[in-house]
Amino acid sequence: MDGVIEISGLENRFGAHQVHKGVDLIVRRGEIMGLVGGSGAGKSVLLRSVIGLQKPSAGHIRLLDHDIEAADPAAVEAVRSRIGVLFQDGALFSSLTVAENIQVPLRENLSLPEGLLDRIAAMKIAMVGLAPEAGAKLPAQLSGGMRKRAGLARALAMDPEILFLDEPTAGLDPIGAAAFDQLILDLRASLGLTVFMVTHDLDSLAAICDRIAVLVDGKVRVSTLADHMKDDHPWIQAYFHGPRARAVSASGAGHMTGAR
Ligand SMILES: Nc1ncnc2c1ncn2[C@@H]1O[C@H](COP(=O)(O)OP(=O)(O)OP(=O)(O)O)[C@@H](O)[C@H]1O
Repeated sequence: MDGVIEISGLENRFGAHQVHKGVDLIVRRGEIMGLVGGSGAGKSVLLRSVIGLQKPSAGHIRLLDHDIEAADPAAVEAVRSRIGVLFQDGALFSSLTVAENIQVPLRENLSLPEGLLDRIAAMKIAMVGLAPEAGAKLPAQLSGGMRKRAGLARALAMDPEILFLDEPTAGLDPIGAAAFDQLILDLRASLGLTVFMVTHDLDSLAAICDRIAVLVDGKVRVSTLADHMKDDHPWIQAYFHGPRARAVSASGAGHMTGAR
């Protein structure tokens, strides 16, 4: 199995509070994996553990064939240069233009001439569907949707193999969210990306995820949407059969009926 993220027996605890109680998860190259779970279930802690920002209490994490929890900081940094992360707020530097933001990881990791840096920034801006003029703008001059795309352009700066997305469609209107979903699908198809996405957005889950990891009771249950629909765990039932799920299903917008 071609796992680019392999998590086994992951545990995380803060004092007496055990958030993860043995998480096992394999994300295959080229798939879009969604991660859902209730508030406080441990989605962010899981994401932070996988990208090496948080040392787990126990267990193993392999990212692109490197043991993250055992690696020294330089090795973790090297692996991290092969992934892109879009944090929920975009995490753009407010005093830098969009183009300069995109160039930050390039300057940190590579030594490239200015002209090339400008060309790469322009290419990434086009890739995420922003107009060329966006490159000279400050984040505050952009709409929320454009800021997400700018953050995505920066996440793509180093041609990552895996893209981590933390609630990418939060705060977007339904049309903007659907366009962002389509962009993720297009990028996966054109770049062969693997995508690991924390989301609460049922439309996104239905529209673009190949499999979904549900974080309940400190562990994950990984399955297709159709199979999660049949799971009788109370939280999973409430999530995938609740009023919002029914709305998605009724609208025919996705695959909530399990027809994927
Ligand atoms: N650094 C920390 N110190 C202590 N407790 C923490 C720390 N980080 C996270 N936690 C706790 O771990 C649990 C999981 O937090 P996490 O942020 O991963 O939840 P989440 O699933 O992302 O929730 P949400 O959907 O609300 O963002 C919470 O109870 C949180 O309070």
